Amino acid sequence: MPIKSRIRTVPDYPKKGIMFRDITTLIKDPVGFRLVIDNLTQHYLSNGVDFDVIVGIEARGFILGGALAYTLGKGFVPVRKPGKLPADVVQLEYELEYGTDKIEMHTDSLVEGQRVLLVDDLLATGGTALAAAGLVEKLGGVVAGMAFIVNLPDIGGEKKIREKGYDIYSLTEFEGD
Ligand SMILES: O=P(O)(O)OC[C@H]1O[C@H](OP(=O)(O)OP(=O)(O)O)[C@H](O)[C@@H]1O
Ligand SMILES: Nc1ncnc2[nH]cnc12
Repeated sequence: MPIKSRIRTVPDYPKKGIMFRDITTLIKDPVGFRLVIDNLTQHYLSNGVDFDVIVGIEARGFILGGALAYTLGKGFVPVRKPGKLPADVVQLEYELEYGTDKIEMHTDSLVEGQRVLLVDDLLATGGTALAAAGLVEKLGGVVAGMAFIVNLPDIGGEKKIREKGYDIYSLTEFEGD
């Protein structure tokens, strides 16, 4: 498990009862970071999911999304926390595993019909990914797929996202541990 074994678990962060899956220990290791980007690159070169642009979710989705956009020869569009993007934005509020949050995209960041691969480090409730998909669709984009390093299936995000018909790919799971 060269990817999973490099991910650190921090109990009770940011709140009591949360087992925080910390990918910083994976990506600080050059072998780990390369494994992640090579695996995602190979998957999207060969799986038939066709897309034009990568949309990465702040903050850890930027690290993966940026590298993957480079290896796949795509552009990169950020989804950011409120107040960070300088031009006109669209915003959505959503529920997290441990609270609520808001995200924004520039209104001119996509063109009508553009196909998007959403990228983030981790899928828990699916609230963030579904909010990002909502923003992409508000802007006329089409969500072709969603990519994560970590899936936490016990929390239910994967099921919710699959029920809505989106394609998901993740590199590892933490289940009942
Ligand atoms: O599936 P969900 O329940 O929505 O949870 C997943 C989100 O939670 C984490 O981000 P966090 O809110 O910790 O923000 P950060 O990346 O800016 O640290 C993670 O990076 C995802 O974006
Ligand atoms: N358990 C968890 N670990 C890391 N990031 C998260 N985002 C939501 N839940 C998380």
